[in-house]
Amino acid sequence: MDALQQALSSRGLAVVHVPGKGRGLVTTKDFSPGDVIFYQEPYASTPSKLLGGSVCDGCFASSNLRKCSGCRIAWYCGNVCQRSEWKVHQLECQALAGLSEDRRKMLTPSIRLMVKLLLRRKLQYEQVIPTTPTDNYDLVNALVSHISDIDEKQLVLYAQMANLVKLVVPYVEINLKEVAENFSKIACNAHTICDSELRPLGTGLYPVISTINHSCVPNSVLVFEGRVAVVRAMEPITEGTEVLISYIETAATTSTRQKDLKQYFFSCRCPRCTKSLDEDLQENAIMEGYRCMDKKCYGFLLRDTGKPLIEETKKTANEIEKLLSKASTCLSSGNYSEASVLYKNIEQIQSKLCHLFSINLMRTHETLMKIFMELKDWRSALTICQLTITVYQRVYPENHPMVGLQYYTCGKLEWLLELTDDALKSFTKATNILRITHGTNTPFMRELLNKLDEARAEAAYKHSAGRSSSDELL
Ligand SMILES: C[S@@+](CC[C@H](N)C(=O)[O-])C[C@H]1O[C@@H](n2cnc3c(N)ncnc32)[C@H](O)[C@@H]1O
Repeated sequence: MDALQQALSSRGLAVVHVPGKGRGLVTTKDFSPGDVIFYQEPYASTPSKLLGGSVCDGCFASSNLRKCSGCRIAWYCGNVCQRSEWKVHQLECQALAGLSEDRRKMLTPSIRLMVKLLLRRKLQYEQVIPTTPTDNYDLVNALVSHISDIDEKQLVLYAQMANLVKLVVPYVEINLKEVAENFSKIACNAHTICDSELRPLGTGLYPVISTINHSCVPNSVLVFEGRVAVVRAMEPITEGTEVLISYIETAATTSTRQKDLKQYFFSCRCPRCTKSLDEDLQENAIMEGYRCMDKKCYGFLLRDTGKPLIEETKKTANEIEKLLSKASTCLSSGNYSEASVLYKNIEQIQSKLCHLFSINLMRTHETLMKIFMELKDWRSALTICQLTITVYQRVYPENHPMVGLQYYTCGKLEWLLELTDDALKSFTKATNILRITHGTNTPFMRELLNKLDEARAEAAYKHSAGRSSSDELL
């Protein structure tokens, strides 16, 4: 741990004990918005789709993938990644290739993650793979497991999973109890690896980043560049402050957030979770409340005041539930035309029932926007995108990546519709947020910056062309 503290101190960080939270990461220098606080390769990682070959095992890129001819489970984007993964994969490959069809079917991403973790530990112990102060199994050992908080059913499941791991790699020395506990560690420490647009790709265990605690009003954000986890400051962070990220979707009421945090075995005491009852009711009303049925009134109906909802509201809510299940079946089967009709219907009914800032209505709008984009109906997609931005600005903090990404989508739609000035404004707003959360040096950000330059040049050209034609008129 001394070696870790030394490595962290050169980055202006320290792991400390935080009362009520266990360990936490604190700053020993100031950080500005957009500064990288820490970045780390995973100790072990796995794509979430095992058989489809969705991403490269090495860098999580999704193009030019080729299947490993030995195990036919791992995929690589080229020789560089295949070689960099080879020491661990060589052992994994032999194990996977020898599995019967039935056992292969039981191979889940969690099992594969554990197999890779144990193989890496073995190779580090044998000094085939080097260790560093921020990359060694002692850091995995130090992670919280909450094993004593887990119910019997979950414990049995972890024990069964540990047995399966033993069957996959029988030649690795395995303590079944330790492996079961490791599954519990993964549950409360591993992170979902996402692409730049926050779409999930897989899971990774990042033992140093796992010292960062949660807040529903975080000062930092975790994003991924390939499979490298990068924590950036979202706001000015002064020396001696705890670095905090959010483990969950924060566009939710306090009770929903607390439910989502249950898997981590703590009750959040952040400023949002400890608001006064009045303030909390107000937030709930905005996010989940129904609108007043009097069309002239812009007030809310609270869902959780205990008063029975009036009959009409209940009936409408039931109607929405039924339509939603039909619509999502349509959507998952790729029938976008029919899904668009159903979701438009849902949107109309929800608009009568829910307040403009309701999360449920926002989710319907998000789905509808994606459907319109699939149908290449750019105009309708733009209208919906603009609606969601208004809500995002209320439910997310100022520099949240979701807000930046939505501005980016808005800009792309405006550009397609040749609304150059609007596109320029949207790309500028997207850049102002995403350069803080995503940095500027990734292919994703370079593409956005290129689009911004293009929109700027086109807008300048259009304005100068407009000016010269009006000069000619004079
Ligand atoms: C990823 S770990 C974070 C580091 C952890 N505190 C440690 O000691 O290693 C997640 C665990 O930290 C604790 N934790 C995280 N955020 C917390 C918070 N806001 N309040 C209390 N405990 C928290 C919970 O025990 C949770 O399961």
